Amino acid sequence: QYIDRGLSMLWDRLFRCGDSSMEIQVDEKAAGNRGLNELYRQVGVYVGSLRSALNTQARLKAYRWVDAAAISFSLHDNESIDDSFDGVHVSWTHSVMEKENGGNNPYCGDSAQRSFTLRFFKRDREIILPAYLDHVSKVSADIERKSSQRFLYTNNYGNWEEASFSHPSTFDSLALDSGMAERIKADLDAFSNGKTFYHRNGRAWKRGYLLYGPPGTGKSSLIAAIANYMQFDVYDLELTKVSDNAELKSLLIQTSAKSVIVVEDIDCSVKLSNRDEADEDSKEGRDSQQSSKLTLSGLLNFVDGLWSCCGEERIFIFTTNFKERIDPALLRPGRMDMHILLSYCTFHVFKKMANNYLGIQDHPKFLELQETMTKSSVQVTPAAIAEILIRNQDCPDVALSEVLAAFQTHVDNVDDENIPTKHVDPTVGDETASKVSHRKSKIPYLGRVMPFFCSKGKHQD
Ligand SMILES: Nc1ncnc2c1ncn2[C@@H]1O[C@H](COP(=O)(O)OP(=O)(O)OP(=O)(O)O)[C@@H](O)[C@H]1O
Ligand SMILES: [Mg+2]
Repeated sequence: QYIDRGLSMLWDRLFRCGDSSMEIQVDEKAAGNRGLNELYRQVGVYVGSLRSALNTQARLKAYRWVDAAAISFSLHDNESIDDSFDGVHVSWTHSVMEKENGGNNPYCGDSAQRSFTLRFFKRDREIILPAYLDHVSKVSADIERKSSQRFLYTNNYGNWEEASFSHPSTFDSLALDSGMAERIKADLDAFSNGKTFYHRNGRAWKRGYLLYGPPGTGKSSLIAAIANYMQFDVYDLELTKVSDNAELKSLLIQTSAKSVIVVEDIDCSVKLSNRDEADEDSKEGRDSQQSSKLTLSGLLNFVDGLWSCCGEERIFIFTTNFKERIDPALLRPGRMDMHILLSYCTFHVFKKMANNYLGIQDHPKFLELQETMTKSSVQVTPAAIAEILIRNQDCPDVALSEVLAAFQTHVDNVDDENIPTKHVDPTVGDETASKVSHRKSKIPYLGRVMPFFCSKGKHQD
């Protein structure tokens, strides 16, 4: 204790230049037998994560928890470490003192009294309290979330069933059109840092993405990449298992903050009567029947109603193979803020896949492949390309020949009217631009097995 005080005075002399310092003590155990102090634990995590810890003279302790990818550090007993926040200098000391009589008492349990002491200049107290302490809590919560197990939930009779979520898809493993990954990541970053902005503007802190495009173009993989990027849990909502609007609301209330709520194949999940039909029904006195069903109004409220903001920082993602089949009310900004087209394989996408799967950045066959892909009347999904590349991963020459052959099937039948056009989605400007327009397959639900290759001429909208 005396050493601690002495250090504190020395610290004052060195840095204070006449200004007096303040101390805040964060004890491990809250006063009055209230149990463990959450802030103490958070400070421990925060202090262990400080970059300055690696350059400091202070002694650290190192841990690797079971299944954890990274090593974590903590400050050794009675050591100090400096930090700065918003231009303000602070220091933390971890004090561990043996309790009097505690050490000899076998019934006393833990004999040490632990605390962190925060020191700063009095003149900086407006910045430290509470902004810096809030910052400490937030950073430590983020660190714990990133290092902890994440979950994938699916609904079953009104409850969420959980499984561990460990999908390996990331923005690096995905092959997307030029600039698309950067635009999506920038949007996610802005969302993640936008708490004050959303609240100041009276908006619920949530964001909606519509992913649309043919089967096998990476929609589900992109959902996993988004969840991994944000370190969020995923709630996979199966609408066919939701019996009515009340159940939908109850499921929504059970979801946690910092999560992605997904509805896949929204166009074919259930037949949702639209709002006009619902109004007609209520005029005709069929209210009770209506309230016992899942309706479009129910879904609209789920995404953007009063209850949709009951948990903060949430991302809604809907996917579809047929955007035009979705009610425009569901697609408006505020519900689906960004519409992202995932389409057939372009040369840019192919190059990324060749790099990921075969480890090649260039190859003599690339020029021919680029020309063929541009001129070809055949559209090939990234899933089909992935399958060829995986099958021939040890033999790049064969892989590239097979990819070439896949695009060459109808190359002679190019009809000028069917040359791919640039797709621009008005809701997001150039956001979803793709060199190939999304052409609807006429046999959509054989998608997973069959239309890996489809002729541009044969599958016009
Ligand atoms: N853009 C892509 N980049 C890398 N791999 C991809 C891409 N698109 C598809 N794949 C691969 O193809 C497989 C199928 O992709 P995914 O399930 O994401 O497609 P989808 O668009 O969700 O299809 P569906 O509409 O049938 O659900 C995955 O294993 C994935 O690895
Ligand atoms: Mg999918």
